[in-house]
Amino acid sequence: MTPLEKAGVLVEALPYIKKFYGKTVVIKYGGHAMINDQLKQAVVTDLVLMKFVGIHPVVVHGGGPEITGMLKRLGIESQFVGGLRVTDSPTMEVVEMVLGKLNKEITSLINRLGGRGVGLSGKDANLIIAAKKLGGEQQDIGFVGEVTEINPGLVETVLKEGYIPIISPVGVGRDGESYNINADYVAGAMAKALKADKLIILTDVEGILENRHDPSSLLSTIKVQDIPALVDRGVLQGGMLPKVDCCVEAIRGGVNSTHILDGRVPHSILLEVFTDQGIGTMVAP
Ligand SMILES: Nc1ncnc2c1ncn2[C@@H]1O[C@H](COP(=O)(O)OP(=O)(O)O)[C@@H](O)[C@H]1O
Ligand SMILES: CC(=O)N[C@@H](CCC(=O)OP(=O)(O)O)C(=O)O
Repeated sequence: MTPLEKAGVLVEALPYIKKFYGKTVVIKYGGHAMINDQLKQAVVTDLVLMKFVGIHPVVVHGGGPEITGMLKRLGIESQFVGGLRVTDSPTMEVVEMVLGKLNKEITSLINRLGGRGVGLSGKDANLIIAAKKLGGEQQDIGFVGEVTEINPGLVETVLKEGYIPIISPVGVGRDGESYNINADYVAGAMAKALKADKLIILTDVEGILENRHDPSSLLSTIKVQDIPALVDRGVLQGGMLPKVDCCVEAIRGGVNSTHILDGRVPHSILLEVFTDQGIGTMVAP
C-alpha cells in the first residue's frame, strides 16, 4: 500500500470516528472466539485503537470452553441445562478461578499494547447483582444467576478516567453468594445500563445462519419481530439463543445497534465500527 492509500484508509474512517466519538460500545468476547493468541492480540488491538480515537469500549468476557477444560482436568464432567452450566459449589469455585485468570490475561494484553485495562468482576462495587435462576423446567441448577440489577457507577468512573474495563460474568446475590451468569446476558444488561450506543457480540460463527451448516446462508439483518418465527423454525438454537435475547434486551433498553460477529475474523470489530462492510448479523429494531 502506498503512503497515499494509507492516508485514504484513515480518511475513510473519519466519519465513523466522528459518529462514535465519546460513545460507549460494549463488546462480548466469548470463549469460542478466544481461540488463539494471534486472534486475541487482534481483538485487543482493536479495543486499544478505539479508546485512543475517543470511543469507550467495555469488554464483557466469557470463558465457557476454558471452564469446561479445567473442570475436566479436575475430573468433573460439565452438565448443561438450556445452554447454562449446572453450577454446584465446587464448580462455582472453578468458574471464579478460571474467569478471574482469563480476566487478568485480557487486562494484561491490553496494557502490553499501550491501553489501560482494568479487570473487574460483577462483585466489584456490586456491579452485577444476581438472583438464583432456575432451569427451563424449574429445576435447581445451582449457583446459576440472572442479572437483577447493574450498578454501573464504577464502570462509568473508570471509563471517564481513560481506562478500558474488562468484566467477568460473576454476580453477587443479595444473600452474598457468588453466581455464575451467562456472559451474553451480562453483556446485554451492561449495554443497557451504560446506555451504550452499540453492542457487539463476538462468537465462533459468521453470524446468524439460515442453515447452521452453510456459512453462505448468513442473515445480514434480522428484525426483532422476526425472531419468534426463526425460533419456531429451529433456525435459532443453543448458544445463539442467549445472544439474540441479549440483543433484544439491549435494543429495548435504548442501545442503537446490536451485532453478532465472527470473532475468528481478525479485526472484525474494526471492520464493524469503522467501515461500511456489513459483516456478521445486525439485530435491528
Ligand atoms: N442460526 C444459527 N446460526 C449460527 N450459529 C448457530 C445458530 N443456531 C445455533 N447456533 C450455534 O450457536 C453457537 C454460538 O454460541 P456459543 O457456542 O455459546 O458461542 P460463544 O462461546 O461465542 O458464546 C454456534 O457455534 C452454533 O453452533
Ligand atoms: C451459567 C453459565 O453457563 N455460565 C457460563 C459463563 C461463561 C460464559 O458465558 O462463557 P461463553 O460466553 O464463552 O459461553 C459458563 O459457566 O460457561
